Amino acid sequence: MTERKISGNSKRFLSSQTNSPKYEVNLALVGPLNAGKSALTVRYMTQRFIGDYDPALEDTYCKVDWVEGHQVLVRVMDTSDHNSEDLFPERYLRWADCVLMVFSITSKSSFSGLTEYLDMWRGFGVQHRSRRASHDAQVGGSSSKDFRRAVTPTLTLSVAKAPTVILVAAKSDLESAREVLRSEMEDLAQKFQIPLLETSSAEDWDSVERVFHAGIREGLLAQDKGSKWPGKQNDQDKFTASLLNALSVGNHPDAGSKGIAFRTRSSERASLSGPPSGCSHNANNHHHYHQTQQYLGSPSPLANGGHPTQAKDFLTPFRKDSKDRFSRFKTLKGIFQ
Ligand SMILES: Nc1nc2c(ncn2[C@@H]2O[C@H](COP(=O)(O)OP(=O)(O)OP(=O)(O)O)[C@@H](O)[C@H]2O)c(=O)[nH]1
Repeated sequence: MTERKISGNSKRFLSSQTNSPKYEVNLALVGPLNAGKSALTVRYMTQRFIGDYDPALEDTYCKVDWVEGHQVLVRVMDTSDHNSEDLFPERYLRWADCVLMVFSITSKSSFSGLTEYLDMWRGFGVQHRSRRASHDAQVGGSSSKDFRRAVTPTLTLSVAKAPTVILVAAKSDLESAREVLRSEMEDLAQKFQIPLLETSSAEDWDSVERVFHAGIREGLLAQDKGSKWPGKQNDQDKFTASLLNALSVGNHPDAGSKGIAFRTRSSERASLSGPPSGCSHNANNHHHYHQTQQYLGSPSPLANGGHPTQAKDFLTPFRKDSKDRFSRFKTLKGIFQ
């Protein structure tokens, strides 16, 4: 394996590694402002928590991880929808195998926004299955009716299938500031029949890993080529989050008794041995990927006298602040506000 610098930025490399993982999966983190998406992404990529992030940053990162004894190339899109004037996140619907829908347990308003979003999501699933159901979804009486009406035709035309969804309750270390009751979270997960996981990027690496491994498994199972994933051989083991084909939270074989709707199995530690093949570019999506290795090679983000470092000093993702690759896509503004 060799690394090749591809720009003046020493953090960007092209990998010419030849042994690419057999499995590949795309995960997108979406959710309200300040929910903790960037913290989760960085924690997963680096096992480090950074206290402050540039909210304008949006990019896709990748690493090779081990899940149930299998090497998986994981791409993670940390979305940022602050400045968009459009409504629908087509870019990750097209791209993601699984969406991690993140909210903060310390923000009731962020949690409330998710309900409307999930309504839309379910509308999409129905839409995908039948035009009649789509019509029903559009005329259904709810506050998101107009929104559905606006986005559904786009979905029909452009998205082949819905990614699976996992609900992620972030900042679980801030229990004293909790505004979202566990029962509310569980009710939402139950209503939409999606898995729910609680996590703390700040204090609990294992919970972060559980979230991503759940996403990886769900995403792989959701792929058309997912039949290759060994986990799919055992239906009981398949805790699918698909809105089209979901298990109820309570019936899940891994269901926990309280707080968290299910847990993943004990998982292998992330493989951090080198940059994976396929991280440097993606011909279909024109994303620039970052490698685990580059983060490990960087100074600790907390090395600055123990103070949190701006993520932008640590990560150098492709920015979405220009009218370039994302300008034609519709995003989430208005849903979470
Ligand atoms: N205590 C604690 N704080 C967290 C945790 N995760 C994130 N934060 C803090 O919450 C704030 C928002 O976190 P971000 O990761 O930037 O949230 P985001 O969803 O990416 O926000 P946007 O990019 O603005 O959409 C930051 O100040 C983080 O330090 C966590 O697990 N525990």
